Amino acid sequence: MPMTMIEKILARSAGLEEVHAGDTVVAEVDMNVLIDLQFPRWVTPLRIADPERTAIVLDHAVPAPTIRDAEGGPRARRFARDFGISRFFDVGRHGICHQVIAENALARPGQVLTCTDSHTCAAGAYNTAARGIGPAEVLAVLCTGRTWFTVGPTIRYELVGELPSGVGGKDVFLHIAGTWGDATNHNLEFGGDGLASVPMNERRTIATQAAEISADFATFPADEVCRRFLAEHGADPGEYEPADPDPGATYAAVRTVDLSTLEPHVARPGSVSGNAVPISQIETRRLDQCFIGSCANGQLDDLRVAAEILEGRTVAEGVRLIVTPASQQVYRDALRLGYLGTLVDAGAVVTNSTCGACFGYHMGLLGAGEVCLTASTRNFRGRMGSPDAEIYMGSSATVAASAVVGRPVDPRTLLDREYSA
Ligand SMILES: CC(C)[C@H](C(=O)O)[C@@H](O)C(=O)O
Ligand code: SF4
Repeated sequence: MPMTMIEKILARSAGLEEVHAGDTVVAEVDMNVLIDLQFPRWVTPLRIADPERTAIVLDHAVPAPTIRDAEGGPRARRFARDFGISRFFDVGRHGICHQVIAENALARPGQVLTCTDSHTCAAGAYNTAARGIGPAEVLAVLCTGRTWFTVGPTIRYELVGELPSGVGGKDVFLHIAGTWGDATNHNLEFGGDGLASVPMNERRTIATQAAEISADFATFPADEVCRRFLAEHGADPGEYEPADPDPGATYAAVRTVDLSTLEPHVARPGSVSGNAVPISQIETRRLDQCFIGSCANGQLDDLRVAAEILEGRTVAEGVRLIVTPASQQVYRDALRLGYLGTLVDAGAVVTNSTCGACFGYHMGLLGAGEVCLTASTRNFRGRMGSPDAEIYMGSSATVAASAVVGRPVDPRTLLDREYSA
């Protein structure tokens, strides 16, 4: 029977001819990623299956904002040393794990990647079966090199048309979430002629955000754009085997997204599912904080578009614009390219690369009654600080433009001086 993209990857990793929705499979894991938050409560195993298939990334709480976090660092360092784990991304070499995975081509087409973090589905942008699993299960993968998955039904998104300027992956995702709502325990498969106009950073934003509609895996094909990205990041085509869906595979639904008609989208506070609308329909709100960062939208292109918008402009009075590069590498590149200078000159606060404000842990929490527009991943109540703050979500372009105006605006009004709303 024909298989979807994810069914094919899981069949191969489980050593089976065929895998279909409803099956439970035991898969070989090609890369297992550990993050800093695990280490303060860490149980050290006696042996691990393969240090070469293990990576450790310090990301959520770096440099340590609390004593408890500070205790995790030495444990992680000892663990990496004792077990000979060379892929150890310590403070200074660090970044948000999903960004580090991308920069180091740790996720490859046709392979399986696990990590405790719920946004591990981000690596689906590279045709990888990538999923967040619990810390106990990550420990099991560490010891055995395997894990199990129950295969969900697949929803296919057929992308047609070209992505217009000023509209990005966040807008595609918010359109999907706003139109169709949750995809609980379903796998998302992206394809179609329109995909060629969607660059890798935007694909990763879409794959990352799949967690927000409760999807399991979200995978893209390893097309020319993807293979070029991987080669630039050190993965030769001979080292992986891409998985394409079979013609006639069974889908729970096939949904068409016409990229050419999309406008920037914003999700209202509380959730993204059924709660995101084109920006022209969003109410005017005075903003207290604007945030550009996270594994979804703290990439170099996010900082580039923000700098493009903020060049020669200033952040509105009373608004805090916080920008957090997703990794040290993004930080260095943005510094070299002059983006950080432009952002700081405009009045933004550029922080160290970390998860930070995205999960309301450090580097810019919200107070009661405040209104935030964020380009990060989640907007549920209490996510970024006080449960009495309200969080809107949009693209980095939307956030940067809105920081200048002080309320949510269509970024095309500032990006393109010809454009009028
Ligand atoms: C704290 C952490 C493990 C969590 C996750 O799993 O996603 C975080 O990254 C988040 O985005 O809420
Ligand atoms: S940036 Fe935010 S969503 Fe991404 S891993 Fe960190 S806390 Fe989670």
